[in-house]
Amino acid sequence: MNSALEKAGILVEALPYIKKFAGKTVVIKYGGAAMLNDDLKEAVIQDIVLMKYVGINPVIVHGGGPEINSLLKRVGLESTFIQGLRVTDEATMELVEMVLAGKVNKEIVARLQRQGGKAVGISGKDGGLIKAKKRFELVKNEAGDRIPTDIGYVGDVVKIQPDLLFGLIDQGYIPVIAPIGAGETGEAYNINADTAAGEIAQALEADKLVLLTDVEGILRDRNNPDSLISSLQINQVEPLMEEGILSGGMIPKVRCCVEALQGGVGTTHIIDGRLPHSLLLEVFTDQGIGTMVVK
Ligand SMILES: Nc1ncnc2c1ncn2[C@@H]1O[C@H](COP(=O)(O)OP(=O)(O)O)[C@@H](O)[C@H]1O
Ligand SMILES: CC(=O)N[C@@H](CCC(=O)OP(=O)(O)O)C(=O)O
Repeated sequence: MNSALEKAGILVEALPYIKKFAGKTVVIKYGGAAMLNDDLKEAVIQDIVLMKYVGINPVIVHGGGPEINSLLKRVGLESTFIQGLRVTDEATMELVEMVLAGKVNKEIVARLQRQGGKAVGISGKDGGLIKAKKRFELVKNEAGDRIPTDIGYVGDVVKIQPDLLFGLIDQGYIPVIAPIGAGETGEAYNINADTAAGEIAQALEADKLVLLTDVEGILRDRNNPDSLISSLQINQVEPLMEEGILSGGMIPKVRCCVEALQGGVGTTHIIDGRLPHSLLLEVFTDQGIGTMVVK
């Protein structure tokens, strides 16, 4: 086929998806792993701006784990992770907030603006968006019992107050949210960005939640990209966790998809943020990519 026709074919293929999602909300979790280099960052930003221009309402919740790690290293601190969550003492919390609500948030906003999007960067502490409380992670001991374990200033979401987001969306802005929650007395909590994205997707009654990461999707064998599970049902999640197939950072991701689906979000996807324009491929093409977690 001649290449002009091929290009036209690709554009036409997007039409049903543009119609389907016009006016709908898509929450995108943009993680540290998909922020590896400038070209990739620009590709993600272009996809989001394009979505906005065709009438979709993208909402970005971002992570920044690698950036936090590098600042901690520079100041001589190190983190440990329990089930994918950073153990966050007071000094670490201060730096987490600086990196997420400061550097990373403002960089994403600047990139969106540069590509012609209207963006506003906020933290979950702004406008009472994310109310949080201290999380005790359930960790299995040798006897196999799950024991609540103190992991510092890591937060559970108590409530999302989405009014501010609705206001921004109504005014044509793309909200860019750092996953920091505020406790009862205004203290900051570090919330896993996947978890925050899932909760925000529920509060907005989003049609789609897309988690960008640094693998093809959920793999049955982590060393084999061909073992991608392209569709996963909620009831298959626990067995995969028991078998140890899901581990580390993938656990909060999958949990967040399950909760989002149970909370009314239309579809949830874990896709490869290393693949340029993976977001466009997921939203606007017939085949989709990555792993779709469904009810
Ligand atoms: N079954 C699995 N399939 C794919 N990746 C998995 C699986 N289990 C654990 N992982 C790990 O989860 C990681 C993604 O989580 P994380 O590092 O938190 O990503 P991000 O920074 O994008 O949020 C992968 O890089 C991989 O190491
Ligand atoms: C509690 C917890 O682990 N919070 C995360 C928040 C950032 C995040 O989730 O970033 P990625 O999506 O890039 O991994 C952290 O401190 O790394």
